Amino acid sequence: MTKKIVLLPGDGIGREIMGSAKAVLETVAEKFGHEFEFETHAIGGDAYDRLGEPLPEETVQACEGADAILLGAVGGHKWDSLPKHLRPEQGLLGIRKKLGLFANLRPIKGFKPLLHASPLKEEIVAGSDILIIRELTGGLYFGKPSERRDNGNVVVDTLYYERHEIERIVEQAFNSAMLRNKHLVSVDKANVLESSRMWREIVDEKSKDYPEVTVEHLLVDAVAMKLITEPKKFDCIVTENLFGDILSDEASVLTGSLGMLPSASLSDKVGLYEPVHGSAPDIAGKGIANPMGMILSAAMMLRYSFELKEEAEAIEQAVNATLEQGYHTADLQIKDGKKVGTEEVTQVIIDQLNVKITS
Ligand SMILES: NC(=O)C1=CN([C@@H]2O[C@H](COP(=O)(O)OP(=O)(O)OC[C@H]3O[C@@H](n4cnc5c(N)ncnc54)[C@H](O)[C@@H]3O)[C@@H](O)[C@H]2O)C=CC1
Ligand SMILES: CC(C)CC(=O)C(=O)O
Ligand SMILES: [Mg+2]
Repeated sequence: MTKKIVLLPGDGIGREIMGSAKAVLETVAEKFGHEFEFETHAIGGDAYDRLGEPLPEETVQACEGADAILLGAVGGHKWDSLPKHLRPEQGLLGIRKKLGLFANLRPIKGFKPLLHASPLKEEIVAGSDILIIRELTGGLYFGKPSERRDNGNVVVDTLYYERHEIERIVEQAFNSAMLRNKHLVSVDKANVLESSRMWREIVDEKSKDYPEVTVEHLLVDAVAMKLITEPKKFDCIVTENLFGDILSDEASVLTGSLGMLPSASLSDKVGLYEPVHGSAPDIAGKGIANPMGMILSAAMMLRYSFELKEEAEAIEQAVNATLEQGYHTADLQIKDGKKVGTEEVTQVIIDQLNVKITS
């Protein structure tokens, strides 16, 4: 059956790397005999420029009718002084909320050829394999009020969670832990925040339903340190929206580049897949963005939304083989590597995919 995939390239390098993911998926479709129908829609600054708002209704409707969604990235200096509701980032937050994408899964697993590409010592990085389960539709990014008062001299942002929102993400995290090494670290700031104390309570309650999973509560500041000093101690990490956002960018250092990390944002009905990084205005338009996080997000889409495990693995192996041959973009520091641009590295991945499938 034809799968309808909505593409939301967005801004900056999002537009450059979306073409890579689409080309890889077209290769998979051809080689494995699937039918993917692609439909491109506007989001972020691009949508504001063309349609006057960062999340047009037609984009929401297309996403609601999709089997899965791929998103590049949003944002850029051009739109930084717009009023809050028109900023590109509101398009992304808006689609997450509208589709109920509460569970953001961010796997951080280094590819072997990149062990020495991390600024961390190889013996620290080797063997690390972490899944961050980030709450995505609540917390500080959505709480109201969020505004300036008293002529701009007072400001408030609100960290708001309802019990059911924490329960469902914690449950998702325990289920993920059951499929992995059954160790769950819940990250909070319970020494200061009331929301974190409720979060801990809920984790402890839920843990009774998962006796095989060992649970540890750690404070976010300590986790920021341990992630890069003892990454192998982590299996699954569950945390609220803001902490998960920050910790996952930090953890990307283990893999050699932020450009390597994929993610899946899931609701009960649909999945949106996007790299962890943003629109990278500093390199946008230069043709040097790393497309691997985007391509690996497409692999996550095949695995989670379409249950195409073999196809997802074929993409992951093609990325690994590309790196093994030394091909990489400028963000990765590979000894004696072959530094190429976005299009060239995408072509090598496609070539590897063809070799893998026909051999
Ligand atoms: N999911 C999304 O759409 C996100 C959007 N943003 C937005 O992106 C814009 C830029 O934010 P930044 O703080 O600069 O974060 P960023 O993630 O765009 O970039 C951080 C650094 O990593 C590099 N980088 C990121 N992805 C890369 C890739 N695929 N290949 C090579 N290098 C890569 C960039 O060149 C930059 O030096 C802002 O407007 C921000 O709001 C930020 C994070 C997530
Ligand atoms: C751009 C923000 C809305 C979010 C972000 O940085 C992220 O989801 O990683
Ligand atoms: Mg982020």
